[in-house]
Amino acid sequence: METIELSARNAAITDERSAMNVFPSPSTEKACDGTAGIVDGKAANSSRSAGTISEAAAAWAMQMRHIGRATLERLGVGSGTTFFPELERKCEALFFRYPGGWKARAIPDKAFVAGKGFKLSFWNIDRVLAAAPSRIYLTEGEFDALALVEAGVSADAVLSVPNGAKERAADAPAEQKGYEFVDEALLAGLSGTKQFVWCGDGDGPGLSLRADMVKLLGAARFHFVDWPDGCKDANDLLVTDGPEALRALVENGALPWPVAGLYRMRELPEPAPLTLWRPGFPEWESKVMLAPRTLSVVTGHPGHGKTALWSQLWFNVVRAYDVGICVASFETRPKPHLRRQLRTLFAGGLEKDLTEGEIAAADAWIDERYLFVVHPEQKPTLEWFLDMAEVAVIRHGARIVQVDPWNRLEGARERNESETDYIGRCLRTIHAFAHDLNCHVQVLAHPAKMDSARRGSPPSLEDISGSKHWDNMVDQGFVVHRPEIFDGSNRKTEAALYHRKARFEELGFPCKLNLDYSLAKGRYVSTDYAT
Ligand SMILES: Nc1ncnc2c1ncn2[C@@H]1O[C@H](COP(=O)(O)OP(=O)(O)OP(=O)(O)O)[C@@H](O)[C@H]1O
Repeated sequence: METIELSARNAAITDERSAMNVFPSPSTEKACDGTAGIVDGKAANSSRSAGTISEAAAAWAMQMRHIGRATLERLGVGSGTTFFPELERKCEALFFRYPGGWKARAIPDKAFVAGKGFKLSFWNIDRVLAAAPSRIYLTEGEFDALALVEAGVSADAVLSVPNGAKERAADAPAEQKGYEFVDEALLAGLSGTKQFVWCGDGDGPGLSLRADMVKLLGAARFHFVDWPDGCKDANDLLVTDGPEALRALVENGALPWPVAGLYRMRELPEPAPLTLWRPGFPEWESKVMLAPRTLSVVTGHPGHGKTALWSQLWFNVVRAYDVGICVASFETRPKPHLRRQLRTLFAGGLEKDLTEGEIAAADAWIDERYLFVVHPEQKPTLEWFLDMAEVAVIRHGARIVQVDPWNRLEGARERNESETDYIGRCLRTIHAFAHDLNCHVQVLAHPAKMDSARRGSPPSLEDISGSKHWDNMVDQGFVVHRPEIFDGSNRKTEAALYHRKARFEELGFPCKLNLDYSLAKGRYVSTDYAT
């Protein structure tokens, strides 16, 4: 493909007097099919009648490009002589009409020059805009557009960019790339086109130009042609394989521009099956399952056992599946409280009743599997916490990450960001973290203050302080609730785990699971089934 410099600044511009015979003027538009005309209406010193393509020029086009006189005339191509600065002489040329001017290609030597008034625009744009076809074929040069017409594509449906493909900085803005002509054409009516078929070259500059055109014309309507091996462009295919092959390829073989992010079912990669963890209560069957790559939230009134119950459930998972866990427990201290609970769970007896050996074995087991996140100044931010969690996951293989409670993370709202939006943004980040790092992230969050009528009732996920996103952006939602905390001077130990939301059926389904906290055993037991 010819690559030339023809921007307004650096074009080799020649005065119209040097053109010998050229195109129809706008007033002779009807004669466009075959009648050469005059640049800027001034008489050129050659014939203005049909057939002003010289025998030599027509012979060259046929022999070298397999493009016949009729096609040249159909597209208003003329011939004549003009001065080519690049060749330092006047020579025979084919002239392509552009709005406001012309561009000439020397023959047989290759050189280009543009006439005074030449303005970058698609070649053949006036005809295409007038016809407004639903499908337009775009090429990198006039000869490729001519090749398409020679192959049988409508002359009303071909456009060529004016100056070929050249290396352009990929990140340069459109105005520096000289693409204003594309915007102008879109505004003038090209934007109504249903489909663009890009028939440019497969070389580096051609592919860059194609990528730019995708952006300018829109991926949704963009199709492209992949040339067969050994063939570089439309004119080349016309010469090597003939008009039928060229027409068949561009009309039936154009491929839709691939759009990252939109797929057919069969194109989607098969995901790895969800790893599922049972939380350690066989009587729950599959009502509650936990999984890496998911985000859960737990809420409940203060003191109702969120931390205590979930420490036990995660302990069960850690022990059964031998996975690591990273716990950011900002209110229940790792030492002595969580350690007491974990020692009790591991050894199967209250901490106070354990032997030194049992305690040592429990501590060794805990050390192997648990990591605790403690901020040196008690001012953890989400970003900092996720940094710690990432190390826990990547370096130490943790598969579970727990934040307890959410409101102890320092807020980092942006200016004008509402709390709802902020929490939504945080949850998106956390969800991506869980997904990308193949771990389960769980957030324990307090409910907002509830009105007196509902105060004794279990909260819903929507009651969680700050944002409706606690309900809609998590994969699983739980509530831990105790119907009564005490009865007179007696401590009440009944509790319930509400599985409020499970995004995937593999994770179980919404249900209520009844429990009792055994003070004698230091653990929750299920009360749903008589044992
Ligand atoms: N069902 C229960 N029966 C008796 N005591 C319980 C029960 N559940 C939790 N507790 C005890 O209540 C105290 C508070 O429990 P925990 O810290 O787990 O509650 P929480 O919901 O996480 O509270 P907060 O929202 O204040 O963090 C702990 O001492 C715990 O052992």
